[in-house]
Amino acid sequence: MNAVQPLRGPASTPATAAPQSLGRAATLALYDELALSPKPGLVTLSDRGSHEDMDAQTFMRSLLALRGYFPRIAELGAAAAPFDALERCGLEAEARMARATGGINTHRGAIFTLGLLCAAAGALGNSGHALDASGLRAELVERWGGALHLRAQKVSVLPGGRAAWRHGLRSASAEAALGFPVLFEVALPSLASALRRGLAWHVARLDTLFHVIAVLDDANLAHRGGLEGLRFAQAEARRFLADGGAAAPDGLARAEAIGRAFVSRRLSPGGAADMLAAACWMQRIGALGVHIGQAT
Ligand SMILES: CC(C)(COP(=O)(O)OP(=O)(O)OC[C@H]1O[C@@H](n2cnc3c(N)ncnc32)[C@H](O[C@H]2O[C@H](COP(=O)(O)OP(=O)(O)OP(=O)(O)O)[C@@H](O)[C@H]2O)[C@@H]1O)[C@@H](O)C(=O)NCCC(=O)NCCS
Ligand SMILES: Nc1ncnc2[nH]cnc12
Repeated sequence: MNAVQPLRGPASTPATAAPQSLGRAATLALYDELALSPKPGLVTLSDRGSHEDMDAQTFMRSLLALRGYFPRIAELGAAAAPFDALERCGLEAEARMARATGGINTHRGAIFTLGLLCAAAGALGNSGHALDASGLRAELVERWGGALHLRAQKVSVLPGGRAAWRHGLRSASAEAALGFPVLFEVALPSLASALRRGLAWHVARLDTLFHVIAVLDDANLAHRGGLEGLRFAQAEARRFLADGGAAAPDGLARAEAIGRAFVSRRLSPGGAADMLAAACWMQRIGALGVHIGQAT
């Protein structure tokens, strides 16, 4: 047993919406995602998955460069900033990431998704409401849903956005405009259920990741493998879950085998990884509704 790995998950902090704690939880949640292994096609602390241009060091550099961004965008949310201000803050963070990684896209999706969630949490906390999942989702959609809908209709020049457009999929912006349905309706219930069943933190995260891969229109999978690659990954994830998921006795071995199949096809579910990080953030800020005792 790893002495530094929490047994059943990080103890959720009492829901405090101070921008500093929301931001710190976001950085830790990105680490929760990076440190999970095995993780099909994705970069972990010890392997590059389907990526030639990045490894754990690239991710750590990016993660450290983004430390100040999450508290900043939570503050903007608390100050009821318009979408334009969030967008500028997000673009600055993308530039910081690019400087830290030499232009490699490690966290563009997370800057967007976790950034919006931090802003929504800042706003919710400032209005005196409890930080719970349904409140966060409502706050996001009410405040910035309109702007996100307009954004989702624009043609993107970025690889994920272009792949989503080409194949008629729900892009990252469209997912956000709908209030992140896969995060709130799939990832959070999966993580909460896994933790309530007492699964170890890494098993709970792995199970959640597969639940997300099974249903998300992951633009990275579509960009790298076309519609066929996306459907292949989703079918593999559904089969994994039908066979007992991560908690089955051979769960980790099957996840590794799926990882090999992803790598041989250059598939990488980057959008699903971001949803997992967002679910870990919810647990860390106490919005998941699962209160675990002090982590070991
Ligand atoms: C809105 C933006 C996020 C732009 O998005 P767009 O869709 O136009 O294009 P991409 O940036 O290419 O894709 C979006 C990224 O979001 C993640 N993602 C993918 N599918 C989904 C989904 N269905 N729902 C939610 N999120 C999704 C994903 O990010 C992760 O993967 C990236 C790594 O991928 P990788 O394949 O290694 O690298 P690439 O360089 O892309 O390609 P290759 O190397 O394969 O050639 C990594 O970023 C992960 O985090 C998608 O990449 C946004 O850019 C935007 O508008 N920004 C402006 C700031 C802003 O407005 N912010 C608002 C307030 S926060
Ligand atoms: N661990 C990871 N590996 C590759 N792409 C990612 N996008 C987000 N997290 C990732």
